[in-house]
Amino acid sequence: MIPALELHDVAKSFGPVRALSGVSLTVQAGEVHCVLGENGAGKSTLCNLVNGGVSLERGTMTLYGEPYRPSRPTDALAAGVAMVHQHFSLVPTLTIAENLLLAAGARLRPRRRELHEGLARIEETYGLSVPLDELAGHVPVGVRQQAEIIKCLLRDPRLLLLDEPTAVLGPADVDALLATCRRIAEAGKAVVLVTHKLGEVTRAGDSATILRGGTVAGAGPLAGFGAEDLVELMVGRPMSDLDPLLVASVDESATSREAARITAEPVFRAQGLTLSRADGTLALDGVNLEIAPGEIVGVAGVEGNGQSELVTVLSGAVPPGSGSFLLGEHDLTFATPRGRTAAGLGIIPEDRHHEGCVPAMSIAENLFLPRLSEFARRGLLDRSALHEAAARVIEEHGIRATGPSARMSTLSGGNQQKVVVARELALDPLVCLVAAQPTRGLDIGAVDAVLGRIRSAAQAGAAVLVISSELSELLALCHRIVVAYRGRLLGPVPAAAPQARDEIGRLMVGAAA
Ligand SMILES: Nc1ncnc2c1ncn2[C@@H]1O[C@H](COP(=O)(O)OP(=O)(O)OP(=O)(O)O)[C@@H](O)[C@H]1O
Repeated sequence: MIPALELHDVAKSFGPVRALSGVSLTVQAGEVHCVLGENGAGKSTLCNLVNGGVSLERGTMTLYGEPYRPSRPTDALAAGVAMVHQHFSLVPTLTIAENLLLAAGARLRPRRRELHEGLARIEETYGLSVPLDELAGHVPVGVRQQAEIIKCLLRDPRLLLLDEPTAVLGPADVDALLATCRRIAEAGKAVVLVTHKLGEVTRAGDSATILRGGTVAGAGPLAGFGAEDLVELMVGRPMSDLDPLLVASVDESATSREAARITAEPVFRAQGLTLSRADGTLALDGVNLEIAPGEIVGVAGVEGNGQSELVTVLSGAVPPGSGSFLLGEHDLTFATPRGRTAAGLGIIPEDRHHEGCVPAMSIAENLFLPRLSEFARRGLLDRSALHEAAARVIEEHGIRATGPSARMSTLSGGNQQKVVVARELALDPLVCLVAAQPTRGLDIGAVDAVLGRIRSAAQAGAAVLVISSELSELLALCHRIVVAYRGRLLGPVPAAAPQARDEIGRLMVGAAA
């Protein structure tokens, strides 16, 4: 059978960075081919090469047996290749229908009727449908993701590339997405799926290529690999080196551990926080939460139940409608970001691109953003001291970059996340850490390191609040877990309780509300 896609001895560098070198890969029509690898291994670069987003430096590509060398994404589309990017590309102020029409391109300009016909075909074949008249910025993240996929399917591609599509999704949306991938493959198309999550790989994939440091560490049908093999090929060390609780979460089994005794007085106090949405409904409906020094509290819940809004209020991005937020003696309810940092509040925001970093600035500047004044000498920035300090953090956190002066925008997604995590954990004193989706987009080795660092921060006395859609991770990390449901926090459930997973599942659907 002629493969849908073949790469032979492909290489790509960005200046001094060798992103891919000597990479060969084969994807068959009718299969879901997973591309795995640690942060910075070259997965996005590989997708961008196939999609025409970056140009080939060496090697060859063939598409259904024909030589293939797209210079831009429109060439790829014309050849039948479409890509769902790591970051959403829908215009939030347009309706989904308008977004789909816009994406259909000037050449096709389908009228609404044609759009509806295309959508009817997609619904029939793949079971996918979206609310056309809703604004893209107002629909849940899972629906936005579906719209991105539909946008691609409307072009009827032969090969669909999905770059970490599940990173932003909750468990139910992940299941739906994986089922969609399967249906697309069953319809005879080839699917390339980039993901960090081994559970997803084994559930959805037929075959895989594992990249490490820009080269192929392993490839073949997934039936030939166990979870241990994949982890070792990805991170270059045995799975037994990783945190056993994390390993348990890879297997998606329940975890249990000693209940911690936290007896100190709470230092984090959220009292009666409310926040209204634009349509007048309550995103936060009287949130009360206390966290003691050394305690890790998790917030679980189906996305859209107020978790994101809670972080925006705690970070000071939006003031609450009522209620208060205290950190020790400091009333931070209306404090400035600088005031929050000075009080010892570290925030890892959910959206690292818009809130977590400044892409046009260097890694060094991003790492020390809240503390750049510490590097001022006679009114000027002492760059060599800044870069020396940054080089130490880069080394310690395993950030893959050419050096402290590299721009944030040139880092892979996972390495950008590592910079944000490193910066917030380095606050001194760190009285409280609020971490929203702290491991999103990280490879399993980096997840292991971040969970370890959050635990150490708590052991050193920080109160920690972790908001995550990864329940296994919360169970592995937290002492108590509360569940966000319609703007309130239900529970708490002790993470070490034998039935914790079931109890949290019940609260997620509002069973005890
Ligand atoms: N435009 C660019 N300029 C400079 N370096 C780049 C650019 N794009 C990617 N790189 C570098 O190429 C390497 C591979 O990056 P890539 O984004 O392909 O990794 P990845 O496997 O997708 O990582 P992640 O899992 O973190 O998303 C990284 O070292 C990255 O810093």
